[in-house]
Amino acid sequence: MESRLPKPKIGVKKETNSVSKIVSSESSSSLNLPESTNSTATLKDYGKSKSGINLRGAALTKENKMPTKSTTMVRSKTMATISRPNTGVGNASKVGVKRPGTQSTNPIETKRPNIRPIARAAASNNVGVSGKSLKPTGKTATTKPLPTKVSKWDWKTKYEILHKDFSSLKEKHKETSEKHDELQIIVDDLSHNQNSNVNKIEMLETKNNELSLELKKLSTDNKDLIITNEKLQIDLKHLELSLEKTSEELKKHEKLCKKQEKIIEDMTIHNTELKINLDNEIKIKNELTLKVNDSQRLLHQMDKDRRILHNTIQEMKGNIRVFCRVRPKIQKEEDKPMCTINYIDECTLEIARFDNSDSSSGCGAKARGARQEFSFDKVFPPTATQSDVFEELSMLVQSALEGYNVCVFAYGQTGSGKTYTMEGSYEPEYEGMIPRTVRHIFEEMKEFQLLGWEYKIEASFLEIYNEHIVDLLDFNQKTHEIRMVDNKAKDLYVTNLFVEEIESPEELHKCLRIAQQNRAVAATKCNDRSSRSHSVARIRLIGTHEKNQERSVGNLNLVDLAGSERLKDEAIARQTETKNINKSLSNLGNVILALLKKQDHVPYRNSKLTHLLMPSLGGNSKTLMLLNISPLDDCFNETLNSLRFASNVNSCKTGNIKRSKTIIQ
Ligand SMILES: Nc1ncnc2c1ncn2[C@@H]1O[C@H](COP(=O)(O)OP(=O)(O)OP(=O)(O)O)[C@@H](O)[C@H]1O
Repeated sequence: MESRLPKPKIGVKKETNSVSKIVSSESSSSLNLPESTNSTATLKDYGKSKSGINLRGAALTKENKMPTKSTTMVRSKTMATISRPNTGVGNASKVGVKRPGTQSTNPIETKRPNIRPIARAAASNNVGVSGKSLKPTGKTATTKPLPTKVSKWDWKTKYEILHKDFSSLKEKHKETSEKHDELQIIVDDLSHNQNSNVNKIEMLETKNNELSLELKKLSTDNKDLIITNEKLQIDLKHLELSLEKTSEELKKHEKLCKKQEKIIEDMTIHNTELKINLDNEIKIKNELTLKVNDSQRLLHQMDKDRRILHNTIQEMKGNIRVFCRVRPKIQKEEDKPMCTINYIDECTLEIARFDNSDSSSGCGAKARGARQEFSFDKVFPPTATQSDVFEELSMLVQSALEGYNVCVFAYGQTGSGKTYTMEGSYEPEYEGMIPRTVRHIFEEMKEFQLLGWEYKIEASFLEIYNEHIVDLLDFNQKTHEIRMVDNKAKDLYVTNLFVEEIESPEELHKCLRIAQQNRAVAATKCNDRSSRSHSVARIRLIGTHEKNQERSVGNLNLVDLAGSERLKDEAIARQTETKNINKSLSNLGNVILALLKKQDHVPYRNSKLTHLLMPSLGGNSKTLMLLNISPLDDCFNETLNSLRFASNVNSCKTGNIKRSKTIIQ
């Protein structure tokens, strides 16, 4: 049967060096302490053991403390009464605990505690704490046995018994003290060992913790390394694949390289041959360069000669030249009679009025009155095309590129074909002199570039309307005056005029179209869209020859004069306009007459037109007058006037003209 008493615990207080007491007899018997306590494992085993010493933070509790006197408890054989020792030392009186269902028959037994002498109990145990057998006390053996029954009044026997008990207890106490001392020594040793072990344990625990942390870290590192390793494995696979590919490509490239090496070898051989050829060609080139230089010198000389010849021819032809162009009948004039014009040769025409008097007799039309003959530098019949006219004019454009001043003006009665000749229409076939001149300039420039000339082109467009200069490229109204470039030069310029720098024929055509749109036009009796102003297209050609350090400036004036008109034919609203037009045209006639008569004073400044054309008419300019005449019989008188006027101009000779050429400083 298991004891219902609480199981004893043995503990060692960590703080105190002295272990108080060892309590249980059971435990004392099993207190088989090891000789050495250095091993942690051994200590742990002790901690685990029920009957062992709890070394970790152990402390002997109060109930576990060994009593200072003998506290051995002995169970009654009868199990009827449990006797417990009283806390008092040497107190023999014991308190009986009655168990239900048990009754004592002996009155003495009820008074006497059922306690066996401790000496006997101790002797029966007879085992020390250290496992050594305890020596039996000799006194107990020699003592005379006491009577078991004592009468009430036998105080002496009672005393002897008590004395004996006391002596026994005393002896027991002494033994116990000895045991206690022995145990104390062992406990001290244990305590000492425990402290050192505790320190070691702490150290080991710290180290263990550190190692655990390190282990954790290492395990984390290990995981990372595993992941990295996996990635590296994947990368390795990729790299292996790419290595395979690269190896394949390398093989291909190696093959290619071999091929190319062969090609290079061939090419090196070819190169050597080429070098030899090149050397030969360099020699030839040098020889050719020398020849080219000679040729260029010759060409330059020839160019000079050509210019001189060209100029001589121009001079021989006259610096004021006149072309006469007879326009064809247009659709709306089909029913109208025409003058009789005979083209005697390419420079002469004969004109007479149309005589219709005998037509009824069936003899056909014939010239009425005297036939008049006029000779010019060139006569263009109605069949002549724009291209035919420009062919004759193109030489003058070349002169402008060479640095001469050139003036081309279309003169004639209103509706005679001046604007058609100068501007024409947009179709290339019907393009007039101005657009053709522009194209020709750019074509000629290329030729001149081969000779080393570079050109800058400036263009301005103006009209003289009612004796006022109007800028056809600028919408802002400004005052424009005609001024001399300087006292020496006979060239003129117009103030506040918008000058456009031209880079291509398209740009020049664009300017021309703007000017055409801005020009003052009105319907006259002879023309639905009559130009009521004198329009002037001024193109300035500035050429530079770097090598020869030469610079040339040529001015090209392309003038479309307003048509002369009889005042009586005009509407009143247009009379001032017509007066101004006629005035300026008659002034033009006066200037030409003065030049013919070689008068000292030439009235250039009487009108804006003659003032502006002054350098072209009497100065340093090659002038071409394009006389336009209408074939209509109605216009006969005006045509005759124009022919006479043009004829006068044709006989007008200006002095030797000079090319504007300067040496660049
Ligand atoms: N050579 C030609 N071939 C065909 N048609 C022509 C020719 N010359 C002129 N014409 C036509 O005659 C008409 C009048 O010509 P244009 O307007 O050029 O005369 P103009 O002298 O400029 O007149 P204005 O002085 O009044 O301006 C136009 O319809 C034009 O197309």
